[in-house]
Amino acid sequence: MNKILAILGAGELGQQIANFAINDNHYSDVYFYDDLNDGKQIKGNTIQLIFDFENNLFDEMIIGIGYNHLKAREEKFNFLQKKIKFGRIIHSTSWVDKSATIEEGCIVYPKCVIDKNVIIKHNSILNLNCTISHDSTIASSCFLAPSVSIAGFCTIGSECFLGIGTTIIDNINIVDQTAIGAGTVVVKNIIKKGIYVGNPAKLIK
Ligand SMILES: CC(=O)SCCNC(=O)CCNC(=O)[C@H](O)C(C)(C)COP(=O)(O)OP(=O)(O)OC[C@H]1O[C@@H](n2cnc3c(N)ncnc32)[C@H](O)[C@@H]1OP(=O)(O)O
Repeated sequence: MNKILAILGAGELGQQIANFAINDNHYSDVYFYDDLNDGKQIKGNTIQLIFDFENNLFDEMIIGIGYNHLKAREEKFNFLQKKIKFGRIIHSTSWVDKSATIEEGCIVYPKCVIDKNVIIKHNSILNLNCTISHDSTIASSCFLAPSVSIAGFCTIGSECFLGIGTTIIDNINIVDQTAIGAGTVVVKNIIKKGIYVGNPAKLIK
């Protein structure tokens, strides 16, 4: 694979994405860009990123902004999507049904299972070992921590964070910009955005 990936965000998440990009053979090289840091390995900020793409220095980009800043993750995507080609990394150990759709800018970590008719909208991240069952949709710029399990016919709104081990039963809808704590079990629709924890899930903030 002779393609170069640019990652916007050189922090821990960006480093993880770079690791999969290279070691799972999706790209031959990675360049980092960051608006907040200017360390040695960083080529520049968002303006430089656009300039370098226009000058063919790299092929595709992915955003390395993590779960504490999902709104910023979505805003950056919307700003850049018409200017730069976005890539997509699905780790080779994950299984994706042929009928599933995974849009641009998404990262699917190792050992995920994505079943029939699932839609993962742009710019979302599925960490290790997530299971998304048939006919469920994850909207844009979501972050699923390791081992999230979502049953069939669920819809997760945009910019949601689902903590490690979240379990969501079938036919559940979750409103945009909701955070779900580690180990939470969601058994009813969530219609008010906020932070939910426990079994069954309850609003805490
Ligand atoms: C690869 C990776 O590492 S990806 C990242 C993986 N990390 C995670 O999944 C972490 C998910 N985060 C959490 O679960 C956090 O506790 C959050 C986001 C739900 C809440 O964090 P905060 O807003 O800081 O809440 P805070 O710690 O003040 O807790 C508030 C109350 O909720 C309780 N609480 C917090 N999280 C949980 C939880 N997951 N389950 C049950 N109760 C919880 C606390 O005990 C506390 O209760 P109290 O008021 O009776 O003392």
